[in-house]
Amino acid sequence: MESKAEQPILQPTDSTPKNILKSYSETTVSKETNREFDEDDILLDLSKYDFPPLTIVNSNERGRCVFTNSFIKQGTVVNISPVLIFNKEEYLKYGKFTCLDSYTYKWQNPTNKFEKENCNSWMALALGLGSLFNHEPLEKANLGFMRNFYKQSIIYTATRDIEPNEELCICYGPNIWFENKKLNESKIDLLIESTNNKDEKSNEPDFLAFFNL
Ligand SMILES: C[S@@+](CC[C@H](N)C(=O)[O-])C[C@H]1O[C@@H](n2cnc3c(N)ncnc32)[C@H](O)[C@@H]1O
Repeated sequence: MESKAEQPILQPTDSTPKNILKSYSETTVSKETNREFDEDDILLDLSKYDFPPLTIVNSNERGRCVFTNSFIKQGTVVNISPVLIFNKEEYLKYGKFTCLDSYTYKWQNPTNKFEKENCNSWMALALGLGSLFNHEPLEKANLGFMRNFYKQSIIYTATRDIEPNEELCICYGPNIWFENKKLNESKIDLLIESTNNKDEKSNEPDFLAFFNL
């Protein structure tokens, strides 16, 4: 049994700089609300972040896209999305056959006190902008992301300096391409790494997101 697991699980394919991750895990009590919380119960204190202004644009080719209005320096935390977690049964029986399949991230149980509450965590939907970042291959994507299984959220950071009016994109994984929007409505599971779960999930390819035409 681990003692107090404050550090998120690092995944090799998540590309958020470690210094950002450190501050992410050091969630503190909000001074403004002046309420006392058990440190473990605080999932996310958004008042600690000064997110850059972003715009959502609709495009024919990619659907909604997220653009930055301003210059973003490498390493900046661009967004943090809390997630909605699906257990294995509800995802494989229901979620997988809905539009959620184009949006969900692989998820896993943390090994702290939340484990019981989120027993059988399987996939997660990023709430907010996290679900709207489009895909670019790793060398072109300008955002990295890091899942925090303890804090039930995903942090997105700039992996390079980003100019005003650039689209913000993450890499869903290798071997992904989009030929036209119609095809994209078919099954894609966002992301990425194989998890530590040793069951049929680990028999799937590491990168679920691909078009099986
Ligand atoms: C997580 S959503 C991203 C937000 C999406 N554009 C929307 O409007 O909901 C993933 C979907 O966005 C579209 N998409 C993402 N990256 C794309 C790309 N590089 N080219 C074309 N479509 C893309 C595909 O339809 C994909 O199924």
